[in-house]
Amino acid sequence: MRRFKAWFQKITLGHPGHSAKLCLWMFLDNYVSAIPYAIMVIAVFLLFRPIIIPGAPIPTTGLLILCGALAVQAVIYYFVARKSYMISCAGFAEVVRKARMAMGEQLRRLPMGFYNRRDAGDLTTVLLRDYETVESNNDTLMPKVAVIAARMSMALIVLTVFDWRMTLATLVVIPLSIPFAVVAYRRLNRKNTDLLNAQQDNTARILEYVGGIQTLKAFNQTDEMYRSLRASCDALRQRSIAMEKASAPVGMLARAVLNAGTAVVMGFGVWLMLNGSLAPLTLVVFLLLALNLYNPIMSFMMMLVNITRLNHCTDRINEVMSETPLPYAEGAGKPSGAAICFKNVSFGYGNKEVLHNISLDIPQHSLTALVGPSGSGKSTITRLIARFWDAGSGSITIGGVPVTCLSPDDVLSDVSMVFQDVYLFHDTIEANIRMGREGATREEVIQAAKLAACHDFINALPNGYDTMVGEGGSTLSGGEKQRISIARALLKNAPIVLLDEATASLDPENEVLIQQAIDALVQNKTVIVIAHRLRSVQNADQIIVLNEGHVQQAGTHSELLAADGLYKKLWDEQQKAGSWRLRQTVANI
Ligand SMILES: Nc1ncnc2c1ncn2[C@@H]1O[C@H](COP(=O)(O)OP(=O)(O)OP(=O)(O)O)[C@@H](O)[C@H]1O
Repeated sequence: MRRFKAWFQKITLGHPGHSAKLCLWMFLDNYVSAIPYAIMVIAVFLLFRPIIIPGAPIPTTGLLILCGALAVQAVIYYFVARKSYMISCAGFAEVVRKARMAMGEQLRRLPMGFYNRRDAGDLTTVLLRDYETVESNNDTLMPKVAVIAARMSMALIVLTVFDWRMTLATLVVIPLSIPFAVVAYRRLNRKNTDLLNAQQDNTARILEYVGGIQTLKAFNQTDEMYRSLRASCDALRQRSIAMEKASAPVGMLARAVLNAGTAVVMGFGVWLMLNGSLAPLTLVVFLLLALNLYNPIMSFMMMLVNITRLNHCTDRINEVMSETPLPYAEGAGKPSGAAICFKNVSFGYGNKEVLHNISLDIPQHSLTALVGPSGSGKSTITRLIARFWDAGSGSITIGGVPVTCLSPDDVLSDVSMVFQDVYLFHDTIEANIRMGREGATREEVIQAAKLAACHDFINALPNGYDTMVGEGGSTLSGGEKQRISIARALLKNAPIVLLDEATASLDPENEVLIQQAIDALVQNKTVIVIAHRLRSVQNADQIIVLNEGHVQQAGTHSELLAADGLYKKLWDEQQKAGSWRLRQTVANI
């Protein structure tokens, strides 16, 4: 019973109340609605008695009582059916809506390591298909099970009233069919897992195909990608067929065993009748009603596939919900200021260590530039500051407090970020900028947009600040998106600013404007900027030069140039690249 309770709790996403109530009322509804059939059977029995037993009186009183029972049933049925209908209308949708929101919150709190393990197709499948399956099965499968239980128990009661020996004979085949049902269930479970995995892969391929269509077109690779999408669709079709094929024969055997029950009923009944201990009319009743007992069981067997699916989908949902967000030890107090300190920090994505024993001192209100070759660990350092990940060893403090003692939300409230890849949500421009600070007034949004040099291009759009941005910001240019993300950061006004390639996709004219906006953004802030163009960070308070996850050099621009190390090498290369000409490069190819 405890296991059933735990299972029920699981398949109802921790809200068993709604489904239990629905099942109970559906059970009552079907029970009450089946009463007229039972009354009819008894009435037929009473009416046939005088025909079969000559001289027996017509049971008028009994028939009148049955008429009264039918009238009472009609009244009760109205109230019960109304109530069960109301409950079924409420549906499981509200539970699923709340569960999806909880999943959204959980995904927001999970460390980025989780996203390294689970891809977008996988999570999309959880959010769409798995919740959808749970909702539809709680709305339809559960009530169906209740209906089956009601019909069976009603048939059992009526049959027992007529003859308990014949009832036992009717039931005898049910345990014989169970082993076949168990085998069918196991097979279904296996094949269903394969099918659901194929569906997940198919979703991932579709997302990949649609998301990468521009790149595919640019490289004329649509055929190649289409082939992988088609292979995934083919695999999905094969798994669907395999699932149907795997379970059907065993399920059919179980049904055949149940159908054989009518033969048992007939044989045993005839034997009792010949022995004179069973009235022919009772045998007729059993022959007519035995199938009413078997049909619900057969329907239940047909539902096994939905049960395995429900199980699988709730397991997948629970797997994500039971992932632990980054822990934090409370009680270390609030950061005093916005100085950042790394002490002997090492970190790896999975087993691959990419930062080795890093120590950094980033004073409050200073500008620190991270430079170094591609893959040297610049972005990783900013991700550790924002606590997207936790360091493997060593400590990182903000304002003297270890980040592991701050909740990820607290860390993020102190940090503004301008990413390399700006993501805008499918909402208005104003709402996208307001993401920097919920509750900011329109004037504040406009002020931030002006500082980030967005105001003019936003005003030129058909609906100004109310213009909808396509998903991912697809209707705006790279430079426009980047300026909007700077406006967001300006609005947030956090004491720490992380700039990652902030000016990478801007034309020279905009770069000047943006540089002014960034100057406004970083005033009195602790700023860490990743820049590939060393020219833009010449005036930084300190420049950290990273190489293969090590701090190779640190100092001001002039100190590093004088030191004649990696920084000087990078600087000289960039100076040379300044005189780079496209024509020259093309000629060299
Ligand atoms: N999510 C990730 N999972 C696994 N490895 C990663 C991940 N992100 C980065 N890496 C690896 O970590 C190393 C450092 O990457 P990082 O992005 O910090 O370098 P970077 O200096 O910012 O590079 P770039 O200048 O090209 O942006 C690289 O070897 C990279 O392949």
